[in-house]
Amino acid sequence: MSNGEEHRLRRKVIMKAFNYEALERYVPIMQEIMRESVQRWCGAAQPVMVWPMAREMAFRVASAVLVGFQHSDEEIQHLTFLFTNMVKNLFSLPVKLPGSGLSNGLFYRKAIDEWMMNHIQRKKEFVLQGGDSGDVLSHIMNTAKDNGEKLSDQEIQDTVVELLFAGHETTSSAATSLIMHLALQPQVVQKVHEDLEKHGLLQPDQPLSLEQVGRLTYVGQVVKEVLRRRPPIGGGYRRALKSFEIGGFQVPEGWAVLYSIRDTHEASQIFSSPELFDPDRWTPETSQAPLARYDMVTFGGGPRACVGKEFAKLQLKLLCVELTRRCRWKLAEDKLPDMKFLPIVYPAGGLPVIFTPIGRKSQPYDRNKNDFLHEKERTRDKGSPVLCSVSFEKDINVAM
Ligand code: HEM
Repeated sequence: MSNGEEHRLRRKVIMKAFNYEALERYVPIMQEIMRESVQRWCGAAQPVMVWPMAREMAFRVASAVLVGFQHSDEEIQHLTFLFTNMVKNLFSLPVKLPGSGLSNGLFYRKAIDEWMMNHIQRKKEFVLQGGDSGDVLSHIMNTAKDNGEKLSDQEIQDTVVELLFAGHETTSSAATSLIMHLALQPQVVQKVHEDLEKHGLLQPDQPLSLEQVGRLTYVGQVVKEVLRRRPPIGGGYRRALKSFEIGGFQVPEGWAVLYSIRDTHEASQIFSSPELFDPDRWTPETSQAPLARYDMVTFGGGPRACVGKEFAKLQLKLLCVELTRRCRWKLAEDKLPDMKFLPIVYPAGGLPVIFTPIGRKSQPYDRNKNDFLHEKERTRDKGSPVLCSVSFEKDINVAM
């Protein structure tokens, strides 16, 4: 992780790659990937395991927009697999023994690095010849070139892996939560439908622009509520630069402090009945007291706040539109999913969901068959270590 001036400069370059004009360019790429995914889910004869499928979709979006990858299904699945296993081993005891969580995590990180270095070399040649493929990586390389900066291959690689990592797991967690909450509340889907109808955007293959997406007020409220109710990341660390008092407790200078995003939202006086999923709490008319700077901290805050938040919100809005105008969906199981919270929020059972294209009747489904459409693990390397990470996860059943 970079610090000080280096961090500030790197952040400035990355943020430019997510400004309005850049996002506008990314919309058709994102829309196309989502359209393909949603069509696949709708066409499936069996329930779809949403969590792994959303992860694969978010990885496709992230890799296309961030690094300009256009790869085969197999390659994307393989990379998703490497990232998933690196993340799985993130919270491991610091014991570097064969088969330990740390060793597994490092194994997958090394595989990602090797793969990425290869891609960066090819991209570098392209950029040196004046090429610009419009993705975030070529933006970073071109900015460095124009400013006469020498970003080492290692720095570029670290930035790209950080973006891919920070960008796709978080967004797929929120995408899964969006699908889950909307499955549980068809009246919300109905209102999304009305929002699309009002703006003439109900046709499934109609291309969208950033401006049109921005006008979808209710869709915006739904996404905001998903991010409030199910913040993908639980919290973050800070170091106290000087002593301070909070809630009657003294925190001495130099202490590491963990701020909790979920608790901030749940304990906030601002949100009435915070446990309820209610997009109407965000209408301009009914909005509760205006938010203070740190009432909603899904994307953190301060100089290390998320740089990809507009990109993430745009993805979630596009997904909400693509889903609503193509299909209806319901949970395949009767019970509410158990949620896990580490290293990120996700449904323990993967969230099997039955998708049905609009206009077609939902197929009967045998719950005992256990036959789901999900990300195949067939790309796993023969040489991969056995997974036996230590995890601090706890099954918690939550109120929807
Ligand atoms: C729903 C999706 C997302 C959520 C909930 C989320 C949340 C967060 C949070 C909580 C932080 C830490 C902020 C802090 O320490 O105060 C963060 C940092 C970061 N996020 Fe995101 N993020 C999301 C999507 C993305 C995307 C799509 C990208 C990039 C493509 C991204 C890139 C980053 C980076 C690079 C940082 C580190 C920023 C820094 O240290 O300056 N995130 N994010």
